[in-house]
Formats: sequence, structure tokens, C-alpha cells
Amino acid sequence: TQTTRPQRMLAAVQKSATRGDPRSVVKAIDQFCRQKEWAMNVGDEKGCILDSVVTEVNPATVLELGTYCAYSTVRIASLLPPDAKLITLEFNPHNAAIARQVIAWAGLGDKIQLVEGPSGDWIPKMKEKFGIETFDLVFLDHWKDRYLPDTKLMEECGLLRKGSVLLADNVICPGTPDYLEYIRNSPRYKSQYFRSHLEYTKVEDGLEKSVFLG
Ligand SMILES: CCc1ncnc2c1ncn2[C@@H]1O[C@H](/C=C/CNC(=O)c2cc(-c3ccc(F)cc3)cc(O)c2O)[C@@H](O)[C@H]1O
Ligand SMILES: [Mg+2]
Repeated sequence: TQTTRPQRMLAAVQKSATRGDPRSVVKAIDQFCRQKEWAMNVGDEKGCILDSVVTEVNPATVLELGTYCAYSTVRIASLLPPDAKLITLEFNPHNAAIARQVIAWAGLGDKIQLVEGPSGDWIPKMKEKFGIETFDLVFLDHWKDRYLPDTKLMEECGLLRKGSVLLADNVICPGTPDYLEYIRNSPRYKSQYFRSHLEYTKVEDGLEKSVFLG
């Protein structure tokens, strides 16, 4: 029977990456996507920008919207301080199952909590279910029409504090026009565009970094 692309990506990790070595997991996925099949991971070029933002923020609490196969989940978690927590939301059970195995292979199970379900259901429950007051960093990489509603929901739920950083993938390709318009015109955010390319291609894309001003 036919395998799925996430299953083939996991097989590539289990074949080429070293257990417990997150950077080798990241490298194995990038190699698979360059040499075998394109997949919608943030990739290595935008990934380096992601790394620099994570290192600069040095977050104790991180929320990722849209786990997919956990490429960016592993990439972020590999740079977190010892007691930091990363919560990643994924509503496709098949993708979540693959992501859990990628996270396990990287040996990051104690830093990452993968929660299955739609972000809109879980964002209002972050305090009661996970004891999270606010997020220091949020990485938005799920359906592009969910960036804006989920950002407004995080504001309403008091999950952002003065200095919280939102980092959004794909603001050019596929594009998130309503989110960009809101975040760049809101007096409550200071935004910066990091120009780059769509993962594994020469097409323009970029990340938008926005600091919540409270
Ligand atoms: C309901 C809220 C909600 N709650 C929880 N989980 C959610 C969710 N909404 C979505 N998910 C999960 O997240 C992942 C989807 C991610 C969506 N990402 C892109 O569409 C994308 C596309 C391109 C591209 C494609 C084709 C091109 F030609 C060019 C570019 C490039 C990129 O980097 C991209 O991120 C899946 O696992 C969903 O199950
Ligand atoms: Mg993306």
C-alpha cells in the first residue's frame, strides 16, 4: 500500500539521523526535501533566521501553531534553555503521529508537548491545562488564514506579554495578507520583515517578526 509523504520523511530520519541528535534530524529532513521530495517545512534558509530569533529571545515558553512533521519543532527545541517548554498544536492525527516519532528520535520528548486538536480550541485552555501564563515566543506556521484569528485570540486570552515575540512563516508565499496588514498597522506591535526564500526553492518568501508592546 502507498506510503504518505510524512511517512517517507520519518523513514528518512530513522535511516539517516542519529538518535538523540536534533541537528542530525533537521539535516536529514532537509536532505530528503532537497534530494527526494519537496515538503512544507520551514527549511534551512528560513530555519537559520528562526534559529537567530530563538537564540535572541531565549524563551522559557514557546507556542508553535502547526506541527506538521515537527521539523521546526525540533529545530526550535534544540536551542531552548534546560527548563524551557515548547507546546505545539497539530489537528491532523496522521501528521501528529509522525511528528511524535520525529520528536522521539531527536530525544526532545521532555521539552516538547504535542497537543492534538485545532488551535482555536486549545489557545483558550493554555492556562488551565498547561499552567502557561504567557508565551515568550509564538511560531505561526499553520493554515495561513488562521494566523490573524489566532493572534487576536491569543491577545484576548492574555497569552501575550510586553516583549512577547510572534514569528510568522510564509508571509509572502503562500502569503498571509490579512495578518500582515493587521500586525504592521497595529500600534500594539513592532514588526520586522526578514526576506528569504520559500523552503528548498528560489521563490521569494520571508518571516515576519512582531514584538507585542502590551
Ligand atoms: C485550524 C487551525 C489549526 N490547528 C492545528 N493544526 C493546524 C491548523 N491549521 C493547520 N494545521 C496543521 O498545520 C499544518 C499545516 C500547515 C500549513 N502550511 C502551509 O500551507 C504551507 C504551504 C507552503 C507552500 C505550499 C505550496 C506552494 F506552492 C508554496 C508554498 C509552504 C509553507 O511553508 C507552509 O507552511 C498541517 O500539519 C495541519 O494539519
Ligand atoms: Mg511554513
